[in-house]
Amino acid sequence: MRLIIRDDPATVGQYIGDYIAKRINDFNPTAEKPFVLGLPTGSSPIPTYKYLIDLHKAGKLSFKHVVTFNMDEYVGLPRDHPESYHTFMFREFFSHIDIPPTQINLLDGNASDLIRECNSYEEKIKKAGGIELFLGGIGEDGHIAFNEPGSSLTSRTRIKTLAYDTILANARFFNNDISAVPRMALTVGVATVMDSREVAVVVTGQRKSLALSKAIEEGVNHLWTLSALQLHPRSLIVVDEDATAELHVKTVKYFKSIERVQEEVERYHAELVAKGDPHADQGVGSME
Ligand SMILES: N[C@@H]1[C@@H](O)[C@H](O)[C@@H](COP(=O)(O)O)O[C@@H]1O
Repeated sequence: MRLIIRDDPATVGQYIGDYIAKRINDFNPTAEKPFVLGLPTGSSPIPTYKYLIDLHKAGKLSFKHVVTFNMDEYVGLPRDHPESYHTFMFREFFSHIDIPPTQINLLDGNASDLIRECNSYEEKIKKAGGIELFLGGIGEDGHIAFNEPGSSLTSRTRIKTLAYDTILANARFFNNDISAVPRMALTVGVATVMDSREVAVVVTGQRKSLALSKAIEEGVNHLWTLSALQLHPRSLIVVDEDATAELHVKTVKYFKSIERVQEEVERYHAELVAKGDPHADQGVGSME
């Protein structure tokens, strides 16, 4: 697992935006071999979306051959409701980039058969070749997507009852009217996220600091579903300084130091490549 610490939400968005752009551009997607990207909602990924939109507008990134799968959606909220995740995604991201609408996948929280909707979402992901990179956020209770505490770490896309804490936290999007917040959602499971070839998670703000410490400093535990990432071979968590409030000083120093050493290794490797040194072929280490 890599933990990257940046000063504030804007620089976190910039880091993840550059990272996603590089992954997509290196993948060199085509119509036959699209890049499959998993996406979240919430306020935390907004700076990343803004930055990706800027890269797109600057001609540095195209989504023409990107297929997306969103993590979750409320049950029963009309699709055109301002707080539906469908509306959110078009407002904050999709309407500003060149992704063909047919390549966008979102769970339908108003489907007549919700279980079928969930099962066919899993199928669609499989048919698309699996998710290359799943971007996620977390709730204050450490949930990834809507995998609330106690969710099975082997869970798949399903209907999920929301934790009361999440309903309270999300009331801010519904004029603080707790009764207006849907009680259920459709969500990809922990195992759906774990199946993706890479997972990147954005965690910003002091509100998330306890969840972050539980997920990375303690063991894998269904009460903090983000902790499942400890078992993923390629995971990246990008946080701001505020989100580190509950971490041990030693943890923060460790992850900052390994990033510095990695940069040194990469600089050295780039010099070898520039000199045509045969040892350059051995590649560089990784921070996982
Ligand atoms: N289901 C979503 C999560 O996927 C998201 O990570 C979380 C965090 O939201 P925010 O970033 O606004 O704190 O909100 C909701 O609960």
